[in-house]
Amino acid sequence: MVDYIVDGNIAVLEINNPPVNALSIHVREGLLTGIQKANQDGSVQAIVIIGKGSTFPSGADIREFGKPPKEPWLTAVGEAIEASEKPVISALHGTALGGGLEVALFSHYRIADERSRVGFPEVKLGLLPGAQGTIRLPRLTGLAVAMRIITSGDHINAPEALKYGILDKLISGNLLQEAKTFAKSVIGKPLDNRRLSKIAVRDAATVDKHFDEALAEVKRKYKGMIAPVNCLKSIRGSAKLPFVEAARLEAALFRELLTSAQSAALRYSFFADRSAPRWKLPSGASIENTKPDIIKSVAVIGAGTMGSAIAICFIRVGIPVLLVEQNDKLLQNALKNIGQILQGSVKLNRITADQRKQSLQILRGETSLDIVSDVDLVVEAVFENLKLKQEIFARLDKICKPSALLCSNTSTLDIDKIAVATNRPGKVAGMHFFAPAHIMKLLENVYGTHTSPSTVATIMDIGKRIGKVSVLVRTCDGFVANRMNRMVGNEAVFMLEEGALPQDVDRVLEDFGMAMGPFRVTDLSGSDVGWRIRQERAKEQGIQLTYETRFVNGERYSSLPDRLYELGRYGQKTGKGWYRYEKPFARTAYPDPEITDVINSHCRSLGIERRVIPPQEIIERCLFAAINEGFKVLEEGVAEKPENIDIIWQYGLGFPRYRGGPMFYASQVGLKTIYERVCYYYDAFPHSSYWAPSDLLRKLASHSTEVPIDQWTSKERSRL
Ligand SMILES: CC/C=C\C=C\CC(=O)SCCNC(=O)CCNC(=O)[C@H](O)C(C)(C)COP(=O)(O)OP(=O)(O)OC[C@H]1O[C@@H](n2cnc3c(N)ncnc32)[C@H](O)[C@@H]1OP(=O)(O)O
Repeated sequence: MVDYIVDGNIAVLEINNPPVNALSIHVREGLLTGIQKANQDGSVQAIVIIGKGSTFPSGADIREFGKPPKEPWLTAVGEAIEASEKPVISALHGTALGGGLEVALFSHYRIADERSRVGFPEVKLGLLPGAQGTIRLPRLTGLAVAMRIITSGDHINAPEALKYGILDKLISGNLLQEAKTFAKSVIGKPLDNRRLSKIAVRDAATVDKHFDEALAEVKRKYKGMIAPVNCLKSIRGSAKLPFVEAARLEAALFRELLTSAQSAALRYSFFADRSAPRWKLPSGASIENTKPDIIKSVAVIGAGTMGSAIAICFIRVGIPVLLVEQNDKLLQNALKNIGQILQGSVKLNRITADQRKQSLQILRGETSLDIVSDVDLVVEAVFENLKLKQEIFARLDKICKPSALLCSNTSTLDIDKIAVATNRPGKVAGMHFFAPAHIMKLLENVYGTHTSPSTVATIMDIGKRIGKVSVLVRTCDGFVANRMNRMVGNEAVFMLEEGALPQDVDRVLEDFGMAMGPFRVTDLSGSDVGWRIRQERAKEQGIQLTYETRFVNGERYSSLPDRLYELGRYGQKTGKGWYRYEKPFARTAYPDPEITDVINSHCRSLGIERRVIPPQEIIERCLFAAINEGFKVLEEGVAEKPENIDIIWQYGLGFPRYRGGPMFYASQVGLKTIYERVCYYYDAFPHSSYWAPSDLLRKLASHSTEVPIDQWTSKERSRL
């Protein structure tokens, strides 16, 4: 894994561990023996460390964390590099990250390809750079820059790294040749002033000020996360303590993080990010064996907030869009809004003025559906009504060329019921964007019974092209996101009837780490949408909903949200919802005594006795209900694997990444506990049938030892 090549008086240690040259055990062994051999070899006068293939090591091997550690540790390898009697030059290309950058910081010199990037992304894995990165980097860059680089985890490009003193020289030609030439030029020069352990942190006297400022910043930016705080404590140690003691402190802070639940969740999330977009259908078709169609043009039907934002997703990556809205006034408004949103992106330096102009040049607004006859892909984004969507799909089927894909941005409706309106069910699928669609990263792609593998391949591919995290799910009511999230909403409202207030529920879930509690989310999106859907469903079933309605088809129902609607409290847009706002569209939510009165009078009129609801019950009722549904989603094959569910929650529903997602969180709580509590609540609330425990959950919980999350589906689903 590390090739030892001698060229004249230079020994080259070439790391060969594709794809990213991670510093796995055999790489560490190879580096250590390579350094020892070169120091013993009388003909060698300098040593070059370089990566084979696309990159210098991009870090420790993340898969080794959580397993029993194997010697030599990276720190021991690094100390041997620094102690080398012969100069060691690290020659960087690609992405020299984490442990890779630490290897470079143990070396006496660092040169780099001018296109390379360096960084310490450990914080994103809930860790800190534990091979002396936190105490070596400040010696080169000063404290403020080191704190920023280490707590953000951001990659730094080579010219910037040169400016900060991390690199000694940039190379534009052949890296290996240049490294050898550089190595020859430093033979015989003193090494002690190149050993970072011998150099002081130059602005050590200002450490407390930097620490306080950076701590306030990370507490605000990374609320609830422990890794950025430990990073800062360790950097502070680098300035306050002798080198050896600072290294000891760093090791202790690293160990604390390595064994933390947060790091386990973040490491799981790293691999879940990469596994979730890899799709596979029950038929065996998969990303490996199915080619996507090339999409060159798109039509978006419906120029409301959602349709406009979806159009932006395509035009900003250069895919022309026809935006169709039957009402010209609405269409002109939408085009104006899109221009303004893109202008906002220019102001935020996300795109250039030129890119805005180019995007708008490939957007065309139209009021007639007939115009879409030649596009490759249609995304329908009209009101969530099955009949309306069926009508539009029937028309599209007649208008569009036979090869065109017809997709719906439905958030809940069964794709099969939409596909039957066409003569091309194989080319019909769901593309569920999350609001605001031009910002939210998630795309929940939905396949129906007849959706063809190439349609799936195409929507997954186009999702990637427009920069979304695409996850494939099978059609069902609500798919994964809304199906599971419905339980959170239901339980949250039921708890209001039983004794909680909106701010109590939101605070507990936000302290847990959710981006927003369910009532703040409803206020943001508008409660009128939910009201209309409830009314329509009731009408379809011939049911009359009143304030007294407590059960619908034997299921518990709360009319509290309907009361809010009748009061005109639609949320932020009316300046009043579950909270009050200073004015319509204001963002800051204030608890509202009027809401407390509404809830109390609702309970009195229905004879419901209120009680104190403890925080743990709020967590369990909202999250365990969703988790139980998640297991049903898995056992039905709606989601292929738990990672898909967790990625949907992280990118679409604001679940804290440092808790992994609801399914990973369940694995940390323990499936026996989850199962027992689900049974308890099913007993307590028999009229909320979603509490009926999932078979998959029951079977997994019955094992004498916890079944690891990566075996949940393989081990049990086939036996159900
Ligand atoms: C005492 C303690 C001492 C030292 C402690 C050190 C701490 C660390 O070093 S922690 C690791 C820090 N490094 C990282 O976090 C980098 C993680 N990787 C990335 O950010 C990216 O992979 C990338 C290097 C920027 C490359 O991106 P890209 O080209 O888009 O490829 P990917 O699809 O992301 O990755 C390809 C393939 O490699 C796997 N992989 C990447 N990095 C690692 C790693 N560090 N360890 C193990 N595996 C890694 C990744 O999962 C992909 O594998 P697949 O099987 O294809 O999914």
